Amino acid sequence: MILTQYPDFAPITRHLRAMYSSRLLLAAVHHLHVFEYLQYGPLPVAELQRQTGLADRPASVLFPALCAMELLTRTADDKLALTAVGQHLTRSASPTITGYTGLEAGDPGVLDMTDRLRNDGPLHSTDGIAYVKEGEGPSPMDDPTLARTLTLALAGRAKALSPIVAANLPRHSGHLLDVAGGSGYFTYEWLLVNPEATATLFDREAVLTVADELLTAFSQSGRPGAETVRERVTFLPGDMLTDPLPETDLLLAASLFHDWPDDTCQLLADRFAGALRSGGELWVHDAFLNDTLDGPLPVTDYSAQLFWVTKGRCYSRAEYRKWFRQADLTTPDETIPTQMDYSLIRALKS
Ligand SMILES: C[S@@+](CC[C@H](N)C(=O)[O-])C[C@H]1O[C@@H](n2cnc3c(N)ncnc32)[C@H](O)[C@@H]1O
Repeated sequence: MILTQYPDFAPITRHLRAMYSSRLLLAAVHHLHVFEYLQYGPLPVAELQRQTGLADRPASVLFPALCAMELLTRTADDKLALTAVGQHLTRSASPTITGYTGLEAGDPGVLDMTDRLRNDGPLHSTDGIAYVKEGEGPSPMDDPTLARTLTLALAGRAKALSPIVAANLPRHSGHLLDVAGGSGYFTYEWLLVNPEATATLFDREAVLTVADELLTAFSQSGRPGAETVRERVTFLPGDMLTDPLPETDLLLAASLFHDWPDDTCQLLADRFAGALRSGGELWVHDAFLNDTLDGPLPVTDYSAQLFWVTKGRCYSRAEYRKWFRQADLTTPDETIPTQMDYSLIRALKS
C-alpha cells in the first residue's frame, strides 16, 4: 500500500487532545461527584446520568473517558464501577487523592468543562459552533475570515492524511463526492491516483474559496498528473443537511459525522445513501471509540475536544453501523487504520 511521505503525527495530536482528559477528570471528581455516586457500588449508565444530571452526549464523552483512564470499568452486566485506582478518588477513601487533585479543581478550563458537561455545550454560542452550519443560525463557516482560519487550521492534517486515504479508497474511473471536504486535499490526492475519475467537492462557499486556492498550489506542484486535477473537480457550495446532493459512485465523509449529534448523523447517513448509485460505497474517515465505549484513550480525548468545539463527539463503529443499517447500507466488518488515530470504514449500497 502506498504510504505518505510524512511520519505519523499521533504524538502531536495525542498531546494536544490530552488537555481535555485533565479537564474531564477534575470536573468528574470535584464538580460532578461521579466517584462519590459510585462508591456504594456499580450503577447503570442511565442511573449515573440521572444522579450527575448529564444528558446523553456529555455522558457519552465523560464515562468512556474515565474508563479509558482506568478509573471506571464496565461490569459484566454493563454497569459502571470504580476500579481499584478509582476508589481513591472518593473523599472517604484512605488514602484519598482528592486533596491533591483538588489543587487544580478551580482551573478555568476545568470550570468551563464542567459548565459544558452540565449544559451539553457552551453556555453562550452567539457566533455559532466551529465547523458546523445548521439552519438559519450564524456559522463561522459562512464568515470569510473565520472560514479561512478554520479551513487552513485543518489543511495540514488533511495534507498529511490524504495520500494514505487516497491509497486505500477504491481505484475507480467514476465519481467521488467529498462532502464537507474542507481544504479539498482528500479529493485532490484521490484524483491524482485515479486519472480517469471526476469529483465534486461539497462545502460552504467561503470554505470552497480557500479550497480553490489550495488547488491552484496543488496543480502547480509539479507532481505527475497534478495539472489535470482542476479540470476534473467541481466545487459545489451548499448545505449538506438540506440541499440536493449529486449522484456518485463513492462518497467520502472525512471528519464529518463527529461534528454532529446522533439524530443528525442518521439524517446524514440517509442522505448519503440516497446520493449513492447502486453498487456505490460510502467511506468514513474518522476516529472510532471501542464498541464497548471504554476507550481508546486518544479517541476519548479527541471526543472531548470535539464535544468542546462542535455539536458532536467521537462515535463507535457500532454506532456508525446502526445508522448505516437504518439507511439500508451493508456494513463490512473491516477497519483500515491511517494515521493520527484515524481509520477508514465503509458501507455499501446494493
Ligand atoms: C471538521 S471539517 C472537515 C473537513 C474535511 N473533510 C477534512 O477532513 O479535513 C467539517 C467541514 O464541514 C463543513 N460543513 C459544516 N456544516 C455544513 C453543511 N451544513 N453543509 C456543508 N458543509 C458543512 C464545514 O464547512 C467544514 O469544512
